[in-house]
Amino acid sequence: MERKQQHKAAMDDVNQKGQFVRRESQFRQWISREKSADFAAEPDRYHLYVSLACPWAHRTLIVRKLKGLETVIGCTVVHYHMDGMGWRFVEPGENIPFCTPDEINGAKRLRDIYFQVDPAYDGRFTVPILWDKKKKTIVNNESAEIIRMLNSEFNEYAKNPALDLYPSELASKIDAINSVVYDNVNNGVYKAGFAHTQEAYEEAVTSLFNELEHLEQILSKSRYLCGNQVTEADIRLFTTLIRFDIVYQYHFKCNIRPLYSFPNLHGFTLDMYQLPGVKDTVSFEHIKKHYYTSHPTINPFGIVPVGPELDFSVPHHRDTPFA
Ligand SMILES: N[C@@H](CCC(=O)N[C@@H](CS)C(=O)NCC(=O)O)C(=O)O
Repeated sequence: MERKQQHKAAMDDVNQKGQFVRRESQFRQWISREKSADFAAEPDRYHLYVSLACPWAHRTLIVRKLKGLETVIGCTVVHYHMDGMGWRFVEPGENIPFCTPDEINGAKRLRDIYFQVDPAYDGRFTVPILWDKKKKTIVNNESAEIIRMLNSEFNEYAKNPALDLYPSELASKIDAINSVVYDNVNNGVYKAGFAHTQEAYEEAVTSLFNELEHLEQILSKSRYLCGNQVTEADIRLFTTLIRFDIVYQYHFKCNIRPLYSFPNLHGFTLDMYQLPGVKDTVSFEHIKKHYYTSHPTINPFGIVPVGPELDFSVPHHRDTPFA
């Protein structure tokens, strides 16, 4: 039965200073490679619910792709438009690229899946969701944790088990960079875009661009954030950067400088986009249509800009200087 009360979206979570404060994800269980674990890693047992627009869900799609887990973990993509009731699935016959009806739970909306697991659920109805088809429950809805599980617990079934995106010798370095990138960049663009006061906006946009300057320096010395190998820190930065000039610069007013004016950050974005398989996880159509049509308080007429024309397949030139 569909609940009719109006959906409160994450963008409504602001404090008294008008600052956007993101809520903690509520489902935090872990899949383990141990056969006896409650949530044991098995092929065709787990399923991802994602939006191709969402930078957090995008992390999970990239790790699934790079590890070669597409046939091991299924995936359903929601409609790009988040309306007053949140995310929804397409109807049978509704033709939106990459989207399918929910064949796992037969839900019409993402919120139905949350209520199916917990009728008293009072959190946000967010993507990504990592679903267990065996226990019929949500394992985890926090992308930072989902990508750790996909990286390490499914190696028995992965096509690329040797790829380690969180190697132990780099763990503390990755954690440190993730923390500043999360606060100032990943969540920073939302803090700028969802601010309700001038002060809150300016504070967020200033921290964002200060951090971009810092990352630009790091990427002038190494190909990736933690050296010359790709780690989860790069994936977490990339999903914000690939949306930057297309959406955040306009829609969230992150416009002190365009991202393409930072040579190393821009080159890094091209480099990541061109890693085998990554561009298949990027849908500019979903990204643009989602943001520009889903926040009527920011863009009341839902007009989607035609530009900018940016080509992410041009040579990145980042392999030679750091070889
Ligand atoms: N901390 C979560 C955040 C996920 C999140 O905020 N997803 C957004 C889409 S970009 C969402 O589904 N929002 C639904 C809403 O605002 O109601 C994660 O990283 O997985």
